[in-house]
Amino acid sequence: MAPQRRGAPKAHEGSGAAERRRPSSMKSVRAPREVWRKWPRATVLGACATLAALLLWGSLGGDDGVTEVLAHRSEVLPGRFIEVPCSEDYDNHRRFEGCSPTKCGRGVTDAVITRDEALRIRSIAEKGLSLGGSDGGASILDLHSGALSVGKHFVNLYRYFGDKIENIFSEEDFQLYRDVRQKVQLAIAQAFGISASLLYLTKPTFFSRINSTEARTAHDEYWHAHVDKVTYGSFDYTSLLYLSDYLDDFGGGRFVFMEEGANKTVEPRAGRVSFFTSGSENLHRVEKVHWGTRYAVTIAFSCNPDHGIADPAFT
Ligand SMILES: O=C(O)CCC(=O)C(=O)O
Ligand SMILES: [Fe+2]
Repeated sequence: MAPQRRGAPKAHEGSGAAERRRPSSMKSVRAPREVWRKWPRATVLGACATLAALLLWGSLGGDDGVTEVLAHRSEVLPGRFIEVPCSEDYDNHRRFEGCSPTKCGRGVTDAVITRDEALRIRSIAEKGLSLGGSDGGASILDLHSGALSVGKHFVNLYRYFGDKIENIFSEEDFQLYRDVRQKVQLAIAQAFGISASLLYLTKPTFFSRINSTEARTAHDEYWHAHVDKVTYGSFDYTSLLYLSDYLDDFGGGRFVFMEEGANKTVEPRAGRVSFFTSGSENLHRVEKVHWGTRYAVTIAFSCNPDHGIADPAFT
């Protein structure tokens, strides 16, 4: 299901992280009727009905009709991969032999990045984001371009701090970031049967910090369904490294692959890597965060070397 787009938020300087576009008609996904039939009529009355509604609300996340969990927060997944037919999105772009998706799908693994690495990466995000932050619920930090949410806008950290940036981030921070990127790249290449050397890190690759503060600008509206290849153009393979734990650190905020009949959710946990081909076979959204703070990194890869970006480094 391809999203229809309208009123794209303006991209912020130096990064397309806020280039998500809003679908004009998002199909509302409801709980299957069978769920309702299971409840005897009597329970629809009085206190039992209230309890049933609360239970249903809780099990569905209270947001939409999610029906299946692809990766539960409490399981430690060595790796789970689901193949799905590729959409035609890739046909509208130049193809790169041995890299452009011919096998499409989505995978989740808790075995590529350790919890400790995730928490150390998160402290880099916390450090950077503490220098700014959106007035609304969604802030980004892009260590490649330097883009950082501040108020209703973005600043370029590197321009703003100049050489003093070395007092904020260390060489170890950047080294860890590079190592993590490399491991994720290898995991993607392996899952899709391609050579990691044909994958190029692309923009926007960025940290996100989401809380329940009301959105102030379109940049804060992270919850709309979208297709990364449509939204970001250069993406062929998207990955997300989660840096905090669903239901321990925040509520809501699950990742949802949107499908006819049965959406599939990924419940974030620190160190969990979710990756997928970026075309409309993987239409997705993030549920609104209801409480707490959710940290993640979106790490994107392109098959087109012209769209490649360098790792962050002190110049
Ligand atoms: O943070 C997430 O789980 C998903 C973010 C996303 O969809 C994106 O950056 O395009
Ligand atoms: Fe996305």
